[in-house]
Amino acid sequence: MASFKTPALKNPSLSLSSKPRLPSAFSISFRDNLRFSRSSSRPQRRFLIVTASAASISSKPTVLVAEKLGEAGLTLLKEFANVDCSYSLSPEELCTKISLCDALIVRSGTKVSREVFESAGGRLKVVGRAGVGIDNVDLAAATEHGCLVVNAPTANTVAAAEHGIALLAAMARNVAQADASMKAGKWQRNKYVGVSLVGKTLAVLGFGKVGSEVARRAKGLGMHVIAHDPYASADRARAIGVELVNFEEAISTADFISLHMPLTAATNKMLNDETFAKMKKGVRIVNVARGGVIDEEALVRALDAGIVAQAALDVFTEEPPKQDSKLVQHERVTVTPHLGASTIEAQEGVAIEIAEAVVGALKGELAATAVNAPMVPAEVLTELKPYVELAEKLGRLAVQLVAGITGVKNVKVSYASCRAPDDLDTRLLRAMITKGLIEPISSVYVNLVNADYTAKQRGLRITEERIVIDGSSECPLESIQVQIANVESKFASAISESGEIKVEGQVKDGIPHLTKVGSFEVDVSLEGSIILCRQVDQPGLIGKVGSILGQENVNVSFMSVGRIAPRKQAVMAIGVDDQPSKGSLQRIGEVPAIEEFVFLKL
Ligand SMILES: NC(=O)c1ccc[n+]([C@@H]2O[C@H](COP(=O)([O-])OP(=O)(O)OC[C@H]3O[C@@H](n4cnc5c(N)ncnc54)[C@H](O)[C@@H]3O)[C@@H](O)[C@H]2O)c1
Ligand SMILES: O=C(O)[C@H](O)COP(=O)(O)O
Repeated sequence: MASFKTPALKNPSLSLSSKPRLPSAFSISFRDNLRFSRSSSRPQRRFLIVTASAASISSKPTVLVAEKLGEAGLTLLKEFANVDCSYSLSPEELCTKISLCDALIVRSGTKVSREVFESAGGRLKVVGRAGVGIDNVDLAAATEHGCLVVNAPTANTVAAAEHGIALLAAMARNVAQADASMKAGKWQRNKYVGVSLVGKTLAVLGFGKVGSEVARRAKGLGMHVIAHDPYASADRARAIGVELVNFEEAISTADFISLHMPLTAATNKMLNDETFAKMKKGVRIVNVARGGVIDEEALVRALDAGIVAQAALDVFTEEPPKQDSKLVQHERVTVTPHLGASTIEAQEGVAIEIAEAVVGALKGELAATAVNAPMVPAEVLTELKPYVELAEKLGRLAVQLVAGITGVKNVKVSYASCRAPDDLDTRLLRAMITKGLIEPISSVYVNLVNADYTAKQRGLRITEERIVIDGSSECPLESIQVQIANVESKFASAISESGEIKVEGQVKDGIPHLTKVGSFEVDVSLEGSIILCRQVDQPGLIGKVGSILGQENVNVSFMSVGRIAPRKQAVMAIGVDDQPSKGSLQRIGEVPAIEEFVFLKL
């Protein structure tokens, strides 16, 4: 294989989206910073993730903060965006405002419904939930609209756990009731005899971040702690000294139950008439998770029947609950108005955590706290960055090789890697291949959030194959191959022996290269655009094509010829910085030795 390369002369800022629209949170762009080092004339290339949508095109992006956020978070946001703090918006007002916003930040008090995403008109790129629970955000609608949802999953964990323990102790010792009684002028020492915590069994339902912190603290109070969580790690439980048990055992043996699971379809009304009936008579329940995990009417019945001795609740199905709520007014129920996360420290932490996540997402960085997109750890992201670019460009090339654009249905992606399949997370790569495949042939904007959804909608079936090869596992991938089955190609040489359009690429020195087209090996860096020619290999041809391009001042960045045998058929891949005119392309096609050619935009 013959190949020569010339350094690119320009310094273009390439957006991977060819569409004249604002890049979204996941529109990763790469900016070339060409520097010629003393030792080599080879351009040094640095990859940047280009700054945000609106920011890179017009002024700053706009972030709507719809609920009170800590000052430190607001300061961070203001450094990057126009910040509109509009608290207490009605649903209608939110829908009206949202079309002018690139990001929205809420706590648990704002419903981010499907109507909100529909009203956004495509501008809303990220919803930041300043807290953990995302049950107030319509995730399906967000995903369909390609809107990233990020949360702040860690900053309020301790606050919630401390509040859980506070409620547990306050309930056991009737603190709230005794306080109200004294303030009413009474001194009722016999009425408010409590129960002890030490030696009692506490069942933690939902052994995640908050649940395990509650467990740790309850152990410190001398309680016997068991936990139920179908997804919890046994190692973590063992480390804290907690026994993981099934749901039935947890609820039937506990003296105290503390709830710490998210509100989902599966956990909705998890505590109901049936489950209360299985509990130990006199059980005491703490809920700092979500009101909806308890059937509140059933809880009132269980309290009245004496099954549940007491409850301490921070969260309610409807917030705020109705003033005459039987549950809130119940004498043996202690209530707080969703205060779990409300400490000065937690609110400061949450505000910073969410502001960083939102700004990062607006900058086009992949968010570590994404709720509706694969979470790719930072170190994996850094490692995969050049492969992300390679993946999108291969998808973009492959689809442009298809003759007619409607038939693309079956795409196979093969990843050749020295790493074990479990050691290579390909979700990000698959999303970028999908982006590359779909964007050139549609008006749909694809990002990591909606890639799988969009592929499914369009009936595009992407299968993935891992090929484990020998070598050092230091580099995550040797090559990526994209094949499109059951289609014809406008460049017949792109069809492999097995009948599919096939393109393959590798990352070399951090730069994505096209290394195979059909059965032909080439080597051209994936920058600018590419001309593929099939010709009969002969002297002088490279010069002829080069001079046609040179006459038009089109800079050739890379050129490579892959051939079957000397002076037999060959495929020449030419990387060009600028798009040649139709006339130049026609003249290339008229060179007698050239049998077919295609111009492909990256
Ligand atoms: N009251 C507050 O102000 C406040 C503050 C923080 C968190 N929260 C709520 O507390 C809950 C837990 O938060 P977290 O940060 O610990 O979340 P987390 O994701 O770390 O933990 C949730 C755990 O629940 C488990 N779970 C899921 N389904 C379950 C089921 N059917 N049965 C048992 N366990 C199940 C999960 O496996 C996970 O381990 C959330 O609902 C969150 O919204 C409330
Ligand atoms: O899920 C959470 O993080 C808590 O419920 C806190 O909600 P808040 O931000 O509305 O206090």
